[in-house]
Amino acid sequence: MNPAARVQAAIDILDEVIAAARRQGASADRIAAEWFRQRRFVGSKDRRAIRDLAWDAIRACGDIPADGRAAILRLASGNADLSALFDGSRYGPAPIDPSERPASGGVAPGWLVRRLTQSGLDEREQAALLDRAPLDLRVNRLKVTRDALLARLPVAAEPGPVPDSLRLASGTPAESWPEFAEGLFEVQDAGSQLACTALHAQPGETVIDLCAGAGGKTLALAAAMENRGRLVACDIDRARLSRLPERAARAGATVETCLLDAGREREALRGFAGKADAVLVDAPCSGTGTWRRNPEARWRLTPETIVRYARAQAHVLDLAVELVRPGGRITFITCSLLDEEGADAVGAFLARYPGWRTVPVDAPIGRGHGPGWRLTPGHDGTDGFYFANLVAA
Ligand SMILES: C[S@@+](CC[C@H](N)C(=O)[O-])C[C@H]1O[C@@H](n2cnc3c(N)ncnc32)[C@H](O)[C@@H]1O
Repeated sequence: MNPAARVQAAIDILDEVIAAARRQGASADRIAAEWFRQRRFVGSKDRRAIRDLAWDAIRACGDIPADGRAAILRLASGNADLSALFDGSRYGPAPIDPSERPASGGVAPGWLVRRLTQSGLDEREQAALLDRAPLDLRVNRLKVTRDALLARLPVAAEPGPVPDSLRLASGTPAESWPEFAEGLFEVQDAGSQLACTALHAQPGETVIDLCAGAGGKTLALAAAMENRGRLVACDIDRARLSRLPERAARAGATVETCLLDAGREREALRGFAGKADAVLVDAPCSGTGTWRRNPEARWRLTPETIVRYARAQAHVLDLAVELVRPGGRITFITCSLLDEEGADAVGAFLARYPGWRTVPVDAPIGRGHGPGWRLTPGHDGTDGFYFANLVAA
Protein backbone atom coordinates (compact mmCIF):
# COMPACT_ATOMS: atom_id res chain seq x y z
CA MET A 1 0.00 0.00 0.00
CA ASN A 2 1.34 3.45 -0.75
CA PRO A 3 1.22 6.15 1.97
CA ALA A 4 -1.77 7.95 0.38
CA ALA A 5 -3.77 4.70 0.30
CA ARG A 6 -3.00 4.20 3.99
CA VAL A 7 -4.46 7.64 4.70
CA GLN A 8 -7.65 6.77 2.81
CA ALA A 9 -7.87 3.47 4.69
CA ALA A 10 -7.59 5.33 8.01
CA ILE A 11 -10.34 7.72 6.84
CA ASP A 12 -12.60 4.76 6.00
CA ILE A 13 -12.04 3.17 9.42
CA LEU A 14 -12.63 6.51 11.14
CA ASP A 15 -15.94 6.93 9.28
CA GLU A 16 -17.10 3.67 10.86
CA VAL A 17 -15.70 4.56 14.30
CA ILE A 18 -17.51 7.92 14.23
CA ALA A 19 -20.81 6.39 13.11
CA ALA A 20 -20.53 3.75 15.85
CA ALA A 21 -19.74 6.38 18.49
CA ARG A 22 -22.92 8.30 17.47
CA ARG A 23 -25.14 5.25 17.94
CA GLN A 24 -23.21 3.80 20.92
CA GLY A 25 -22.17 0.89 18.69
CA ALA A 26 -18.98 -1.19 18.53
CA SER A 27 -15.68 0.10 19.93
CA ALA A 28 -12.94 1.45 17.67
CA ASP A 29 -10.81 -1.61 18.48
CA ARG A 30 -13.52 -3.96 17.26
CA ILE A 31 -14.22 -1.93 14.16
CA ALA A 32 -10.56 -1.86 13.16
CA ALA A 33 -10.17 -5.59 13.83
CA GLU A 34 -13.20 -6.37 11.64
CA TRP A 35 -12.05 -3.96 8.91
CA PHE A 36 -8.69 -5.75 8.66
CA ARG A 37 -10.32 -9.18 8.91
CA GLN A 38 -12.28 -8.39 5.77
CA ARG A 39 -9.12 -7.22 3.98
CA ARG A 40 -6.60 -9.94 4.63
CA PHE A 41 -4.48 -8.66 1.73
CA VAL A 42 -3.42 -5.70 3.93
CA GLY A 43 0.01 -6.62 5.31
CA SER A 44 1.03 -6.20 8.95
CA LYS A 45 3.19 -3.11 8.33
CA ASP A 46 0.33 -1.39 6.55
CA ARG A 47 -2.08 -2.41 9.30
CA ARG A 48 0.11 -0.90 11.98
CA ALA A 49 0.56 2.33 10.01
CA ILE A 50 -3.18 2.66 9.26
CA ARG A 51 -4.15 1.93 12.83
CA ASP A 52 -1.59 4.39 14.22
CA LEU A 53 -2.87 7.09 11.89
CA ALA A 54 -6.51 6.46 12.78
CA TRP A 55 -5.75 6.42 16.52
CA ASP A 56 -3.63 9.58 16.30
CA ALA A 57 -6.59 11.26 14.58
CA ILE A 58 -8.98 10.06 17.31
CA ARG A 59 -6.61 11.48 19.94
CA ALA A 60 -6.33 14.77 18.05
CA CYS A 61 -10.10 15.44 17.94
CA GLY A 62 -11.56 16.52 21.28
CA ASP A 63 -15.16 16.29 20.14
CA ILE A 64 -16.78 13.89 17.71
CA PRO A 65 -15.66 14.86 14.18
CA ALA A 66 -18.07 15.26 11.26
CA ASP A 67 -16.36 12.36 9.45
CA GLY A 68 -13.10 10.50 9.03
CA ARG A 69 -11.72 12.99 6.54
CA ALA A 70 -12.27 15.93 8.94
CA ALA A 71 -10.52 13.90 11.66
CA ILE A 72 -7.44 13.23 9.52
CA LEU A 73 -7.45 16.86 8.36
CA ARG A 74 -7.16 17.88 12.03
CA LEU A 75 -4.05 15.75 12.25
CA ALA A 76 -2.80 17.16 8.93
CA SER A 77 -3.13 20.80 9.97
CA GLY A 78 0.45 21.88 10.60
CA ASN A 79 1.77 18.59 9.17
CA ALA A 80 2.90 19.26 5.59
CA ASP A 81 3.93 15.66 4.92
CA LEU A 82 0.49 14.32 5.83
CA SER A 83 -1.28 17.14 3.94
CA ALA A 84 0.74 16.27 0.82
CA LEU A 85 -0.76 12.76 0.83
CA PHE A 86 -4.18 14.25 -0.03
CA ASP A 87 -3.03 14.01 -3.64
CA GLY A 88 -6.06 12.68 -5.51
CA SER A 89 -4.09 9.58 -6.55
CA ARG A 90 -5.99 6.37 -7.38
CA TYR A 91 -6.36 4.97 -3.85
CA GLY A 92 -5.53 8.13 -1.95
CA PRO A 93 -7.79 10.90 -0.57
CA ALA A 94 -9.01 13.75 -2.79
CA PRO A 95 -6.99 16.98 -2.66
CA ILE A 96 -7.81 19.37 0.19
CA ASP A 97 -10.27 22.08 -0.78
CA PRO A 98 -9.31 25.43 0.79
CA SER A 99 -12.86 25.76 2.19
CA GLU A 100 -12.67 22.42 4.03
CA ARG A 101 -12.68 22.64 7.83
CA PRO A 102 -10.73 20.15 9.95
CA ALA A 103 -12.46 18.75 13.02
CA SER A 104 -11.92 20.65 16.27
CA GLY A 105 -8.96 19.70 18.47
CA GLY A 106 -8.68 19.62 22.26
CA VAL A 107 -8.69 16.88 24.85
CA ALA A 108 -12.44 16.21 25.06
CA PRO A 109 -15.80 17.90 24.51
CA GLY A 110 -15.96 21.26 26.35
CA TRP A 111 -18.38 20.14 29.08
CA LEU A 112 -16.13 17.19 29.89
CA VAL A 113 -12.98 19.31 29.99
CA ARG A 114 -14.76 21.57 32.49
CA ARG A 115 -15.68 18.56 34.65
CA LEU A 116 -12.09 17.30 34.57
CA THR A 117 -10.86 20.76 35.59
CA GLN A 118 -13.39 20.87 38.44
CA SER A 119 -12.10 17.45 39.47
CA GLY A 120 -8.61 18.92 39.95
CA LEU A 121 -6.88 17.91 36.70
CA ASP A 122 -4.86 20.71 35.13
CA GLU A 123 -4.17 21.01 31.40
CA ARG A 124 -1.05 18.86 31.53
CA GLU A 125 -2.86 16.08 33.40
CA GLN A 126 -5.76 16.27 30.96
CA ALA A 127 -3.47 15.99 27.93
CA ALA A 128 -1.76 12.96 29.50
CA LEU A 129 -5.12 11.13 29.51
CA LEU A 130 -4.48 10.62 25.78
CA ASP A 131 -0.87 9.40 26.04
CA ARG A 132 0.06 6.07 24.50
CA ALA A 133 -0.08 3.47 27.26
CA PRO A 134 2.78 1.01 27.80
CA LEU A 135 1.87 -2.67 28.15
CA ASP A 136 1.85 -3.83 31.77
CA LEU A 137 1.91 -7.46 32.84
CA ARG A 138 0.92 -8.86 36.21
CA VAL A 139 3.15 -11.73 37.13
CA ASN A 140 0.97 -14.63 38.25
CA ARG A 141 2.46 -15.44 41.63
CA LEU A 142 0.40 -18.65 41.72
CA LYS A 143 2.79 -20.01 39.09
CA VAL A 144 6.00 -18.00 38.90
CA THR A 145 8.08 -15.24 40.51
CA ARG A 146 8.78 -11.92 38.81
CA ASP A 147 12.49 -12.71 38.42
CA ALA A 148 11.82 -16.16 36.97
CA LEU A 149 9.36 -14.72 34.45
CA LEU A 150 11.76 -11.89 33.54
CA ALA A 151 14.37 -14.50 32.69
CA ARG A 152 11.95 -16.30 30.35
CA LEU A 153 10.40 -13.44 28.41
CA PRO A 154 11.51 -13.05 24.75
CA VAL A 155 11.97 -9.25 25.12
CA ALA A 156 13.41 -6.95 27.77
CA ALA A 157 10.91 -5.81 30.40
CA GLU A 158 11.25 -3.26 33.19
CA PRO A 159 9.93 -3.92 36.68
CA GLY A 160 6.72 -1.88 36.90
CA PRO A 161 5.69 0.55 39.64
CA VAL A 162 3.90 -2.07 41.78
CA PRO A 163 5.39 -5.30 43.11
CA ASP A 164 4.06 -7.91 40.65
CA SER A 165 4.16 -5.73 37.55
CA LEU A 166 6.41 -5.71 34.51
CA ARG A 167 6.35 -2.99 31.88
CA LEU A 168 6.80 -3.56 28.13
CA ALA A 169 6.62 -1.28 25.12
CA SER A 170 3.18 -0.34 23.85
CA GLY A 171 1.89 -2.83 21.28
CA THR A 172 4.07 -5.77 22.43
CA PRO A 173 2.17 -8.93 21.36
CA ALA A 174 2.53 -10.52 24.81
CA GLU A 175 -0.69 -12.52 24.54
CA SER A 176 0.79 -14.53 21.67
CA TRP A 177 3.69 -15.80 23.82
CA PRO A 178 3.76 -19.34 25.28
CA GLU A 179 4.26 -17.83 28.76
CA PHE A 180 0.80 -16.29 28.41
CA ALA A 181 -0.76 -19.60 27.33
CA GLU A 182 0.89 -21.18 30.40
CA GLY A 183 -0.79 -18.60 32.63
CA LEU A 184 2.44 -17.10 33.91
CA PHE A 185 1.12 -13.57 33.49
CA GLU A 186 -1.95 -11.49 32.69
CA VAL A 187 -1.99 -8.24 30.76
CA GLN A 188 -3.18 -5.73 33.36
CA ASP A 189 -2.44 -2.05 33.81
CA ALA A 190 -0.27 -1.41 36.89
CA GLY A 191 -2.93 0.98 38.24
CA SER A 192 -5.53 -1.76 38.08
CA GLN A 193 -3.10 -4.10 39.88
CA LEU A 194 -2.54 -1.54 42.60
CA ALA A 195 -6.27 -0.92 43.08
CA CYS A 196 -6.73 -4.68 43.71
CA THR A 197 -4.03 -4.73 46.38
CA ALA A 198 -5.96 -2.05 48.31
CA LEU A 199 -8.48 -4.74 49.37
CA HIS A 200 -5.69 -6.68 51.17
CA ALA A 201 -7.38 -9.97 50.27
CA GLN A 202 -5.86 -12.65 52.51
CA PRO A 203 -5.52 -16.45 52.16
CA GLY A 204 -8.47 -18.19 53.82
CA GLU A 205 -10.88 -15.25 53.53
CA THR A 206 -14.27 -15.07 51.81
CA VAL A 207 -13.89 -12.42 49.15
CA ILE A 208 -16.53 -11.24 46.67
CA ASP A 209 -15.64 -9.43 43.46
CA LEU A 210 -19.06 -7.89 42.91
CA CYS A 211 -18.48 -6.36 39.45
CA ALA A 212 -16.01 -8.90 38.14
CA GLY A 213 -16.59 -8.55 34.39
CA ALA A 214 -14.26 -11.04 32.69
CA GLY A 215 -12.25 -11.28 35.90
CA GLY A 216 -9.16 -9.13 35.35
CA LYS A 217 -9.16 -8.12 39.01
CA THR A 218 -10.57 -11.43 40.27
CA LEU A 219 -7.44 -13.22 39.08
CA ALA A 220 -5.25 -10.74 40.95
CA LEU A 221 -7.31 -11.39 44.10
CA ALA A 222 -6.90 -15.17 43.64
CA ALA A 223 -3.13 -14.72 43.55
CA ALA A 224 -3.17 -12.54 46.68
CA MET A 225 -5.28 -15.22 48.42
CA GLU A 226 -2.85 -17.93 47.28
CA ASN A 227 -5.94 -19.83 46.15
CA ARG A 228 -6.98 -20.42 49.75
CA GLY A 229 -10.43 -19.41 51.00
CA ARG A 230 -13.46 -18.58 48.90
CA LEU A 231 -13.41 -16.16 45.99
CA VAL A 232 -16.70 -15.38 44.24
CA ALA A 233 -16.88 -13.39 41.01
CA CYS A 234 -20.26 -11.79 40.25
CA ASP A 235 -21.57 -9.73 37.37
CA ILE A 236 -24.81 -8.98 35.54
CA ASP A 237 -23.11 -9.41 32.16
CA ARG A 238 -23.30 -13.05 31.16
CA ALA A 239 -20.95 -12.71 28.18
CA ARG A 240 -18.19 -11.09 30.23
CA LEU A 241 -18.50 -13.41 33.20
CA SER A 242 -18.50 -16.47 30.95
CA ARG A 243 -14.92 -15.68 29.90
CA LEU A 244 -13.69 -16.01 33.47
CA PRO A 245 -13.58 -19.83 33.94
CA GLU A 246 -11.20 -20.27 31.01
CA ARG A 247 -8.97 -17.44 32.20
CA ALA A 248 -9.00 -18.82 35.75
CA ALA A 249 -8.07 -22.29 34.48
CA ARG A 250 -5.10 -20.87 32.58
CA ALA A 251 -3.99 -18.93 35.66
CA GLY A 252 -4.50 -21.92 37.97
CA ALA A 253 -6.89 -19.79 40.05
CA THR A 254 -9.80 -21.15 42.05
CA VAL A 255 -12.83 -18.91 41.51
CA GLU A 256 -16.61 -19.39 41.76
CA THR A 257 -18.80 -17.37 39.43
CA CYS A 258 -22.24 -15.99 40.22
CA LEU A 259 -24.34 -14.45 37.46
CA LEU A 260 -26.65 -11.71 38.74
CA ASP A 261 -29.95 -10.53 37.34
CA ALA A 262 -29.83 -6.74 36.93
CA GLY A 263 -32.24 -5.14 39.40
CA ARG A 264 -32.72 -8.46 41.23
CA GLU A 265 -29.12 -9.05 42.29
CA ARG A 266 -30.11 -9.78 45.88
CA GLU A 267 -31.77 -13.05 44.85
CA ALA A 268 -28.50 -14.63 43.71
CA LEU A 269 -26.50 -12.94 46.46
CA ARG A 270 -28.76 -13.98 49.35
CA GLY A 271 -26.51 -16.85 50.42
CA PHE A 272 -23.56 -14.50 50.87
CA ALA A 273 -25.34 -11.84 52.97
CA GLY A 274 -23.21 -10.84 55.95
CA LYS A 275 -20.56 -13.47 55.15
CA ALA A 276 -17.85 -11.70 53.16
CA ASP A 277 -14.63 -10.59 54.80
CA ALA A 278 -14.02 -8.28 51.87
CA VAL A 279 -15.89 -7.07 48.79
CA LEU A 280 -14.29 -5.50 45.74
CA VAL A 281 -16.61 -3.05 43.99
CA ASP A 282 -15.01 -2.27 40.64
CA ALA A 283 -18.02 -0.21 39.71
CA PRO A 284 -19.37 0.54 36.24
CA CYS A 285 -18.13 4.00 35.23
CA SER A 286 -17.48 6.35 32.33
CA GLY A 287 -13.87 5.17 31.98
CA THR A 288 -12.35 8.66 31.71
CA GLY A 289 -9.14 7.15 33.13
CA THR A 290 -8.79 4.70 30.25
CA TRP A 291 -8.77 7.05 27.27
CA ARG A 292 -5.14 6.05 26.61
CA ARG A 293 -6.58 2.73 25.38
CA ASN A 294 -10.05 3.83 24.20
CA PRO A 295 -9.65 7.44 23.12
CA GLU A 296 -12.94 7.47 21.22
CA ALA A 297 -14.79 6.73 24.47
CA ARG A 298 -14.76 10.47 25.21
CA TRP A 299 -16.95 11.09 22.17
CA ARG A 300 -19.61 8.80 23.56
CA LEU A 301 -20.14 10.42 26.95
CA THR A 302 -22.95 12.81 27.84
CA PRO A 303 -23.75 14.51 31.17
CA GLU A 304 -26.70 12.09 31.44
CA THR A 305 -24.39 9.07 31.11
CA ILE A 306 -22.34 10.31 34.08
CA VAL A 307 -25.50 10.67 36.19
CA ARG A 308 -26.50 7.09 35.25
CA TYR A 309 -23.08 5.76 36.22
CA ALA A 310 -23.13 7.60 39.54
CA ARG A 311 -26.51 5.97 40.28
CA ALA A 312 -25.17 2.53 39.32
CA GLN A 313 -22.16 3.08 41.60
CA ALA A 314 -24.43 3.89 44.55
CA HIS A 315 -26.49 0.78 43.75
CA VAL A 316 -23.55 -1.65 43.72
CA LEU A 317 -22.20 -0.10 46.92
CA ASP A 318 -25.59 -0.68 48.57
CA LEU A 319 -25.40 -4.33 47.49
CA ALA A 320 -21.85 -4.65 48.81
CA VAL A 321 -22.75 -3.34 52.28
CA GLU A 322 -25.24 -6.19 52.68
CA LEU A 323 -22.60 -8.80 51.83
CA VAL A 324 -19.95 -7.74 54.33
CA ARG A 325 -19.71 -9.42 57.74
CA PRO A 326 -19.47 -7.17 60.81
CA GLY A 327 -15.96 -5.70 60.74
CA GLY A 328 -15.52 -6.55 57.04
CA ARG A 329 -14.35 -4.19 54.33
CA ILE A 330 -15.10 -2.84 50.87
CA THR A 331 -12.73 -1.39 48.29
CA PHE A 332 -14.58 0.85 45.87
CA ILE A 333 -12.85 1.42 42.52
CA THR A 334 -13.65 3.33 39.36
CA CYS A 335 -11.44 3.95 36.34
CA SER A 336 -12.74 7.50 36.10
CA LEU A 337 -11.13 10.75 37.20
CA LEU A 338 -14.38 12.67 37.50
CA ASP A 339 -15.18 13.48 41.12
CA GLU A 340 -18.81 12.50 40.52
CA GLU A 341 -17.57 8.94 40.08
CA GLY A 342 -14.84 9.11 42.72
CA ALA A 343 -14.56 11.43 45.69
CA ASP A 344 -18.22 12.50 45.51
CA ALA A 345 -19.46 8.91 45.12
CA VAL A 346 -17.53 7.92 48.26
CA GLY A 347 -18.72 11.07 50.08
CA ALA A 348 -22.32 10.19 49.22
CA PHE A 349 -21.77 6.63 50.48
CA LEU A 350 -20.41 7.89 53.81
CA ALA A 351 -23.43 10.19 54.15
CA ARG A 352 -25.80 7.26 53.43
CA TYR A 353 -23.99 4.93 55.85
CA PRO A 354 -22.89 6.89 58.93
CA GLY A 355 -21.63 3.61 60.47
CA TRP A 356 -18.93 3.34 57.80
CA ARG A 357 -15.61 5.19 57.46
CA THR A 358 -12.66 5.27 55.12
CA VAL A 359 -9.25 3.79 55.95
CA PRO A 360 -6.18 5.53 54.54
CA VAL A 361 -4.59 3.97 51.47
CA ASP A 362 -0.88 3.24 51.65
CA ALA A 363 0.49 2.82 48.13
CA PRO A 364 3.83 3.27 46.34
CA ILE A 365 2.26 5.49 43.66
CA GLY A 366 -0.71 7.84 43.48
CA ARG A 367 -1.92 10.47 45.90
CA GLY A 368 -4.81 11.18 48.21
CA HIS A 369 -7.81 12.93 46.70
CA GLY A 370 -10.85 13.57 48.89
CA PRO A 371 -11.67 10.47 50.94
CA GLY A 372 -9.74 8.11 48.63
CA TRP A 373 -6.73 7.65 46.39
CA ARG A 374 -6.13 8.77 42.83
CA LEU A 375 -3.83 7.45 40.10
CA THR A 376 -3.43 9.40 36.87
CA PRO A 377 -1.50 8.83 33.63
CA GLY A 378 0.25 12.20 34.09
CA HIS A 379 1.33 11.67 37.72
CA ASP A 380 1.75 7.91 37.91
CA GLY A 381 2.12 6.60 34.35
CA THR A 382 -0.87 4.28 34.82
CA ASP A 383 -4.47 4.41 33.68
CA GLY A 384 -6.56 6.76 35.77
CA PHE A 385 -8.21 5.21 38.82
CA TYR A 386 -9.97 6.33 41.97
CA PHE A 387 -10.31 3.98 44.89
CA ALA A 388 -11.23 4.07 48.55
CA ASN A 389 -11.13 1.56 51.39
CA LEU A 390 -14.32 1.45 53.43
CA VAL A 391 -14.91 -0.31 56.75
CA ALA A 392 -17.86 -0.53 59.08
CA ALA A 393 -16.91 1.62 62.07
C1 LIG B 1 -15.43 -1.68 35.44
S1 LIG B 1 -16.30 -3.05 34.86
C2 LIG B 1 -15.52 -4.37 35.70
C3 LIG B 1 -14.18 -4.75 35.19
C4 LIG B 1 -13.59 -5.96 35.85
N1 LIG B 1 -13.65 -5.91 37.30
C5 LIG B 1 -12.13 -6.15 35.42
O1 LIG B 1 -11.23 -5.94 36.22
O2 LIG B 1 -11.93 -6.50 34.27
C6 LIG B 1 -17.80 -2.92 35.71
C7 LIG B 1 -18.66 -4.15 35.65
O3 LIG B 1 -19.80 -3.93 36.49
C8 LIG B 1 -20.83 -4.74 35.98
N2 LIG B 1 -22.09 -4.28 36.60
C9 LIG B 1 -22.88 -3.26 36.28
N3 LIG B 1 -23.94 -3.20 37.10
C10 LIG B 1 -23.81 -4.22 37.97
C11 LIG B 1 -24.61 -4.70 39.03
N4 LIG B 1 -25.76 -4.12 39.37
N5 LIG B 1 -24.18 -5.77 39.73
C12 LIG B 1 -23.01 -6.38 39.40
N6 LIG B 1 -22.23 -5.99 38.36
C13 LIG B 1 -22.63 -4.91 37.67
C14 LIG B 1 -20.72 -4.53 34.48
O4 LIG B 1 -21.37 -5.55 33.78
C15 LIG B 1 -19.21 -4.51 34.29
O5 LIG B 1 -18.73 -5.78 33.93
